[in-house]
Amino acid sequence: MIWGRRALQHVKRFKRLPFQPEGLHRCMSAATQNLVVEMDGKSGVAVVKLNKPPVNSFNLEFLTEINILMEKLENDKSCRGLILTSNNNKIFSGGLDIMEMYNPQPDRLAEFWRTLQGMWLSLYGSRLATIAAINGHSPAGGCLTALSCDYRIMAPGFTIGLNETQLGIIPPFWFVESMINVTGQRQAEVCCQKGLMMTTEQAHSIGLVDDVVPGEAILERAHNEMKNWLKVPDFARQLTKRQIRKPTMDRLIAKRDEDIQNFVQFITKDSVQKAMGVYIDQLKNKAKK
Ligand SMILES: CCCCC/C=C/CCCC/C=C/C(=O)SCCNC(=O)CCNC(=O)[C@H](O)C(C)(C)COP(=O)(O)OP(=O)(O)OC[C@H]1O[C@@H](n2cnc3c(N)ncnc32)[C@H](O)[C@@H]1OP(=O)(O)O
Repeated sequence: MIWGRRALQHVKRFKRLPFQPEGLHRCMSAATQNLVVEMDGKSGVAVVKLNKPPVNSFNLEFLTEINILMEKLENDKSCRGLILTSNNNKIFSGGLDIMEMYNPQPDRLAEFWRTLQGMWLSLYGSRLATIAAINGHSPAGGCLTALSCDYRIMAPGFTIGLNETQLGIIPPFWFVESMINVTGQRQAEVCCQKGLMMTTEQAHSIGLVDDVVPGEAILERAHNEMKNWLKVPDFARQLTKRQIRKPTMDRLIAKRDEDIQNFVQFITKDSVQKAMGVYIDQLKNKAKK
């Protein structure tokens, strides 16, 4: 993983925090600044709850925190599975922090995007069995995070989708490929071009979500499903996953710098900044009502 200077500063700070999953046994919980982690040493399953109010939006620091945790879990031989959910029972994740993209400093903007790429690469390519327990709304970057897992369970009454085009932005190719790989080409064409935010039931009907379970039962269902995934020998499951996901990951690895340049160039355009300003005003005004 390639880290920027600012992210490395954050890593040093984070390393002093108490969470150390290696060698943990039985149930242990730990919290970093924006993540609640419950590690069951017996089953080897870590439950990670996104816990960054108000909407679990991903800024540079939060993404860095997630990347560090992923690295720790990957290196912890006792950990076999990861259930990703939210500590907020209404919002899984509001996606990327829009404030990172408004009036940005180009260096930080580039670092932000590289760190997001890093998060996607580590979650999409994780050796762990990964289940998203989507217990709230999940637009854009929230949807990408869920798409990066092996299995998705969603509570009814919420919405999910790659809605970038609705905001006048273009979902990068690795967002779109993540959707294609889950729903198939035709469904991905429709929902990515139209920027559809789908209800839980609509997402289930196109295969974006594998299972629909009431919010209060979602974690229990995720643990039961995890047992099925962990019945398969890890090595066989991991290599099969790698075989299937490697071409998509390799495309981003080969174009990582180009993808960052495209992103920075696009976001810093006057027209995009203007549209972003209008969108932020709408969000803030809606929140005030
Ligand atoms: C070929 C060239 C390619 C170039 C590449 C270019 C590409 C760019 C790609 C970029 C990809 C972008 C991905 C993204 O993820 S963009 C973010 C998209 N997310 C959204 O649009 C979500 C917006 N938020 C909502 O829809 C709702 O807030 C909600 C998440 C459904 C929650 O609703 P509710 O519970 O009613 O809460 P509020 O709306 O009242 O919001 C509470 C406060 O949170 C702030 N907020 C909400 N979302 C975000 C966000 N994403 N980032 C930062 N802040 C957010 C909101 O403003 C409220 O703040 P306030 O209390 O201070 O007013």
